[in-house]
Amino acid sequence: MTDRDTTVVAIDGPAGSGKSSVSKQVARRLGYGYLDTGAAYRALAWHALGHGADTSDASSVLDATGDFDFAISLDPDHYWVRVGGTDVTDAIREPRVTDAVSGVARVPAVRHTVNTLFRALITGSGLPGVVVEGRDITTVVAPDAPVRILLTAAPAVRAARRSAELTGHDSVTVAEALHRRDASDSTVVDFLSAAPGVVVVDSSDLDFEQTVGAVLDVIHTVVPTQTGAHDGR
Ligand SMILES: Nc1ncnc2c1ncn2[C@@H]1O[C@H](COP(=O)(O)OP(=O)(O)OP(=O)(O)O)[C@@H](O)[C@H]1O
Ligand SMILES: Nc1ccn([C@@H]2O[C@H](COP(=O)(O)O)[C@@H](O)[C@H]2O)c(=O)n1
Repeated sequence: MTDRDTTVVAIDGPAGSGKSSVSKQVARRLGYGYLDTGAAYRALAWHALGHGADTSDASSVLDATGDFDFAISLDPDHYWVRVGGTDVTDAIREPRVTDAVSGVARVPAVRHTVNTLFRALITGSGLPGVVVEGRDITTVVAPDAPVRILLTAAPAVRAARRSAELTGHDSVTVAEALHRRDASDSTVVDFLSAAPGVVVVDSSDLDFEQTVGAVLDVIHTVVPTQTGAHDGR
């Protein structure tokens, strides 16, 4: 499923667990690429909303996938997401997209299409490794990855982190939206418990740098120091 020459570090976890920020930093330290799979679902939600689709309706979502032209950077220092040439890097983080994304992600044909795309991006990357983060990377996208991690944090900790990011938004509303999205997403894929062989990293009591270090420690138990790596520790 994945390229023999590209080491895949698979990281799953719930919203606000630190997947994106930690994975990006780990990728930098290792000289690896970084693949944000949630961005593909978000970009499709953005695209579907732009087409006036009802994102709670599978056939409406599927109608909007026809001309979905998605591109993403794997460079952790130069991250961007594009749809049909339009830069949507910031737009896909808007609350209206976040609220719609679970509806898009629950459509099996959508998941099949984006998973095929993710594997092609990894295989074609030409990179020594790619840190791939999402909800079903350890179980569906790259179940054969040499490093598979479930990054967790207590619900209240995740809500507080997300709330700190979204200044100007009511913290109770932010927490409710985060937990609602997890509840919806977890009916489609299980990212709340670790599949066999998946290592749990609980960041509840760790700061950002400690979490990056904990993930790198897991990677180093499996993948010896890579040529060209610069993990800076
Ligand atoms: N261990 C940590 N300690 C403190 N803050 C952290 C830690 N890990 C991540 N953060 C911060 O928490 C916030 C949420 O992290 P991030 O966006 O990476 O989570 P995520 O799991 O990718 O969320 P989502 O799935 O919703 O995109 C960010 O502001 C990030 O800097
Ligand atoms: N492997 C994945 C990744 C993401 N999703 C869906 O996309 C949404 C956005 O993901 P973020 O990581 O950017 O928060 C997420 O809520 C899921 O609906 C997915 O299904 N599988």
